[in-house]
Amino acid sequence: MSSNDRPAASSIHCRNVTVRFAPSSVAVDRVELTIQSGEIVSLIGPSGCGKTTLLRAIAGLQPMTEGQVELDPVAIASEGQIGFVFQQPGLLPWASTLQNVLLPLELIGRGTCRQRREAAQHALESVKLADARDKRPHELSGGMQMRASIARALVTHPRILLLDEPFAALDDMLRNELGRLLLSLWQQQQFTAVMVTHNISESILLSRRIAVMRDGVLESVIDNPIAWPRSPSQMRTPEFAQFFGVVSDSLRGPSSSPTLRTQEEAS
Ligand SMILES: Nc1ncnc2c1ncn2[C@@H]1O[C@H](COP(=O)(O)OP(=O)(O)OP(=O)(O)O)[C@@H](O)[C@H]1O
Repeated sequence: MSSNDRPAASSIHCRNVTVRFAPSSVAVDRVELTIQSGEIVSLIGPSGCGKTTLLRAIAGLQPMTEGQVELDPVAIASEGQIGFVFQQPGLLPWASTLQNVLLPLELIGRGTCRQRREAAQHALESVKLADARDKRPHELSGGMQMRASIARALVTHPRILLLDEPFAALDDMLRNELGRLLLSLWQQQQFTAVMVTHNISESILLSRRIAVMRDGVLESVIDNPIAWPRSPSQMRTPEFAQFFGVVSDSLRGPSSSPTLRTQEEAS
């Protein structure tokens, strides 16, 4: 797909999203959140607070007890417009890197065989894996497997990219490298992204806003003041350290961060 016919990004509107797995336990509690077109938003919060469940609800993978997720334009819920990157790369072990990346295009039957191979080859080049196209997953390092997983998610040029702790299993150096890669792919493709992470630095480096969840509730949405374009070198600046403190306080609870205002309070 050329840059001219590449679809624009899409906005996401969570309205009163509620997910109960049992009558007495609510995993996601009446979440109201709008993610603007082309925006990257991180979801952070303590383990079990409902981040993955909310992300899966946005993806249409998790039925909701109440509420709805509206995508604008609506039609993007159609195949190929939402990419998902999981914590585990989940590559097919018997298939080559190229075949793994080709898979989404084959599943939705987009283009001719030759066009699909060109698109997959291009996706591999964009994550710097062109030389590994014929290797099987077990021949790739953890970072290479995750890059292949990102290429597979982006090969269809989705308008929305959802990421569930994509770099959690990687060391800090690889995290930074893949963070830089994700930012560069976002600059090229301008998708809307929602990323679940436990890593505060990663959430600050990659996102424009940080949504803090606790016990299923969306407690606050914090505007990220760090300037764009982003690069891992910013992690060493006083501004970054200061904002890191703000996000840490918000994770500890509302009483420890009296100056924080939610998105809704600010508007
Ligand atoms: N399929 C399920 N059936 C029953 N309960 C579930 C299911 N999936 C999640 N839960 C529960 O819902 C709550 C939220 O889980 P979720 O995985 O969304 O949290 P999380 O914030 O992503 O956690 P973590 O950071 O540890 O991955 C938890 O109490 C969890 O036990």
